[in-house]
Amino acid sequence: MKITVVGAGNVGATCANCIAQKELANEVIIVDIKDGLSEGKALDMWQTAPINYYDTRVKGVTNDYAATAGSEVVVITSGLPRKPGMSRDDLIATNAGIVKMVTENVIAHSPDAIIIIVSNPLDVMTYAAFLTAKKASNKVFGMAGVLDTARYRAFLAEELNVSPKDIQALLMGGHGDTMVPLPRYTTVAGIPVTDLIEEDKLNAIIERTKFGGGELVNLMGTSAWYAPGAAAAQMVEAIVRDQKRIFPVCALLNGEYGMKDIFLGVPVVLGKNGIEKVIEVKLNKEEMELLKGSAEAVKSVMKVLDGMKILS
Ligand SMILES: NC(=O)C1=CN([C@@H]2O[C@H](COP(=O)(O)OP(=O)(O)OC[C@H]3O[C@@H](n4cnc5c(N)ncnc54)[C@H](O)[C@@H]3O)[C@@H](O)[C@H]2O)C=CC1
Ligand SMILES: O=C([O-])CC(=O)C(=O)O
Repeated sequence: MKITVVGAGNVGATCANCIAQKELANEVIIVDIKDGLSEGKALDMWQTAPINYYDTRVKGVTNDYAATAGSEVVVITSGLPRKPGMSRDDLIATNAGIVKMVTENVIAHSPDAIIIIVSNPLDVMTYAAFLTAKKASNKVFGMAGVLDTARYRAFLAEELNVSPKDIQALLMGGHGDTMVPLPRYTTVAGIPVTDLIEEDKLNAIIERTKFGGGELVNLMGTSAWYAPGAAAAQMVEAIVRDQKRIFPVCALLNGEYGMKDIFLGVPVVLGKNGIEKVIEVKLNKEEMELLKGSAEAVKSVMKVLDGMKILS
């Protein structure tokens, strides 16, 4: 079992480290374009194996996709992160070309790989990778919902002073400020969250979640990596261990939720075949309106991508 992570930056290195520590593969290959960066980070990581007690061999390469050949899962994190004052959508001009080129290289050497996109703007970069890879949509999808729900769950755990392990939640829509946390599908050890928290406090947590990425960008001058890297690794785990986990994943819709030809965050079953099922939960009118609004925001960025004409 070989897993590749493209991008040896903050998110890619964190993701590779989580994959190695969980021993999800015999070998993890990290690829970057910066000479020496992936080799250095992989070597440093590998030197934690005797301390953290794992066998997964971590190797770094510079632009050498032959070394990634036969990967079963590939996580693509390459691309610019945003800086304070930017939106994720502002990254499209640089990241679309990077994601396209990287996907072509990945597919050339690992035609059967399941591809998880992390680069932003997430929903549209996943669409770009899907069009480039020309693979079935159960094998090309994006990571955002696992991260966004983790933020929502962490904020709730803090407010309620309970274990984050006991917070179950669903969040749908695009990976932007229009994302849709769903209180009606949020429970604390089976108890509806609305029984445990005042409405204004819950609304404040929902707002904080929607802007959770931006909060970290403002604090650090670049975007987050610990939770994003761990979230992508959790998706890899569900696939390689065939766990059939239900996660919100950026998936191609084919009529579900009344939408087509758009990648959007929806709950799916994740197992060895990638997305094994898109789950259609019942949404009330207000929730459906919010989801449609989020889809409209994603569509406007898809139009920018189409206008760039880099995929034809
Ligand atoms: N989907 C999500 O929830 C999240 C997405 N992100 C996104 O992930 C991406 C990476 O973020 P960071 O790791 O913080 O950035 P970073 O700047 O630390 O790392 C990006 C790496 O990509 C490499 N790279 C650029 N072009 C490449 C190419 N053609 N081939 C291989 N490597 C290439 C760079 O050399 C750099 O090392 C950004 O676009 C960011 O917005 C970040 C956090 C969460
Ligand atoms: O906020 C960003 O630019 C990075 C990201 O997607 C996140 O942390 O949610």
